[in-house]
Amino acid sequence: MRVPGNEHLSKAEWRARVLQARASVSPAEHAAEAEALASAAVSVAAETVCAYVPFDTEPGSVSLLNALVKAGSRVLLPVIPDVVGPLDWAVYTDESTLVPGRLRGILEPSGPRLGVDAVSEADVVLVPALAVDRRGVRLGRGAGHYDRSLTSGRADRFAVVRAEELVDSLPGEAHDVPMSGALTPAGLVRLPSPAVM
Ligand SMILES: Nc1nc2c(c(=O)[nH]1)N(C=O)[C@@H](CNc1ccc(C(=O)N[C@@H](CCC(=O)O)C(=O)O)cc1)CN2
Ligand SMILES: Nc1ncnc2c1ncn2[C@@H]1O[C@H](COP(=O)(O)OP(=O)(O)OP(=O)(O)O)[C@@H](O)[C@H]1O
Repeated sequence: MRVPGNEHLSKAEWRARVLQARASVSPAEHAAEAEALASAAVSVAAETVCAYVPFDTEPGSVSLLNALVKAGSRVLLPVIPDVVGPLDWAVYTDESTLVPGRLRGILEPSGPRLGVDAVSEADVVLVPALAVDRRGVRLGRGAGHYDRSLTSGRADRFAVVRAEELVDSLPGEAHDVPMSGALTPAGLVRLPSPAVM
């Protein structure tokens, strides 16, 4: 990810590169990183934490959610809305209550929907990302779900990435909500990003 010239890649090119690199991570390496992320997550445990269930090649696993619950956090997970707009939220209790959602079968809690404003109750939001740069610019999958959901709030926003996905510079846009840190298998890296207004 530090190849000279990377800084000129478009968002689409970055996405393709990261997804390709993730596809070559072995199951053993993925499992080791997921356990390391679960340990690192304890350091960000807070009263209410918004997290998500990793799918496909995303780093992490439900171990991370279980570690947060064990540490005493109230954990909220996103529920993908039927119409384009901010994410809905529901409480995570344990794996047995997760059901496949409408997008790529990403697991979601089957319990009551709390509404789009529930994210404002969070002290910490763990945000899925393909990469994040040292200024806090995050690269997502391009649906804008999180940028629409994090427009206000006092929460710390931590992008969850593999260590090599914390990069020097990503292409940013005005609507990109800055991350306050990167949660990696090596631990939490705080980033000097401005607060969301
Ligand atoms: N685990 C997880 N949960 C999440 C997200 C996420 O990125 N990861 N989201 C983050 O917003 C929201 C769901 N948004 C998503 C948006 C796109 C794709 C997706 O798989 N997109 C395809 C490309 C689709 C296309 O070609 O247009 C892909 O990336 O392969 C998945 C989830 C809420 N929950
Ligand atoms: N606050 C917002 N209000 C309305 N549209 C938005 C907002 N934020 C992003 N979008 C739109 O969402 C689309 C995807 O944005 P972007 O490429 O930044 O997604 P992303 O951050 O990579 O994806 P995601 O947040 O789903 O992981 C863009 O077309 C953008 O215009």
